[in-house]
Amino acid sequence: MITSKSMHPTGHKAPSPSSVVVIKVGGSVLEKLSDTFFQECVQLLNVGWSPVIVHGGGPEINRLQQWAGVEPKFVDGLRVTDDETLEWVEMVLAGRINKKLVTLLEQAGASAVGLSGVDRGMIRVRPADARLGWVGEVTRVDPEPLRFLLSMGWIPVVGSLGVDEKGQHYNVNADTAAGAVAEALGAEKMVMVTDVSGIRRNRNGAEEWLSCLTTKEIDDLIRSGDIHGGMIPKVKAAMSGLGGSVREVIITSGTVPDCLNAVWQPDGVGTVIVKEDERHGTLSHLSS
Ligand SMILES: Nc1ncnc2c1ncn2[C@@H]1O[C@H](COP(=O)(O)OP(=O)(O)O)[C@@H](O)[C@H]1O
Ligand SMILES: CC(=O)N[C@@H](CCC(=O)OP(=O)(O)O)C(=O)O
Repeated sequence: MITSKSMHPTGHKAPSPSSVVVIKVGGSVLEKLSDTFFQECVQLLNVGWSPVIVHGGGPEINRLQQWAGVEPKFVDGLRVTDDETLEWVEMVLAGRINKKLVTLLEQAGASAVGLSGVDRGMIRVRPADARLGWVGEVTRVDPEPLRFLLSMGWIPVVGSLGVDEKGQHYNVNADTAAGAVAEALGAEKMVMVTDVSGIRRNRNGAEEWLSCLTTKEIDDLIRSGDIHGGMIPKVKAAMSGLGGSVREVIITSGTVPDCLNAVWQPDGVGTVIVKEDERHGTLSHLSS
């Protein structure tokens, strides 16, 4: 349920107006977001957070490539991006999906501005790996364009493209871009909105959803193979954020109403990842 500022239910410390929360919206969930998702973004603004949306669009890029008769190729989860693929990537990340999210936020009552990492040279990159073509590794994020938009009370919507010193555009993994944006803005929280309700592990053949993890526990879950595929760039971005200003990273499903309440309510839905020294005890879980 959406609640107003005056109904702030938890007695939880309201954030200062400058508390930034970076919300990464995965391509996996874009078509399935709950009806209240964009109102929840506006609600965050109303209770004193500065939300910044960073989005992906992997499945949509796959669709375009397949429509053009090209089978998408990945190395370590990153899309091999030749000249033609970069065109599809830009169409999706700086075009269709970016503008769709802006419109949905506007319809929910926000002032939203879409941009990509190319705009004002915001996300600087270098080539990530010769095998990947035009895939960028982030070297620097200029937070000024985002700070300006936030100072106006507008919600920035960032497509995960990057640019190098020569003006060449690159495809950047959206989880990585979100982590880099969070770091540059000194964000307090990150939310990775995806198509699963957090991180799960297999325990004696049974699936267990984990409600709170530390960075050390994440390492163990990667080593055991419980965390794999698309979850790996998410937890890596989480860990790099937690190495800086970020206090908490929430991994949650965008299909569930009120998923963003986890930002300001202690018992929200999803997995919360915190620094090693922020929680004692063993793995906790929602159900087993
Ligand atoms: N331990 C895990 N817990 C939950 N999901 C996991 C885990 N390991 C891998 N995954 C996978 O990660 C996927 C989310 O990553 P991805 O498909 O890249 O989503 P997005 O487009 O939101 O970035 C889930 O749908 C799930 O299949
Ligand atoms: C280099 C690389 O792999 N870039 C990603 C960018 C989009 C993305 O990350 O989208 P999701 O959030 O839906 O995964 C890609 O081309 O799919």
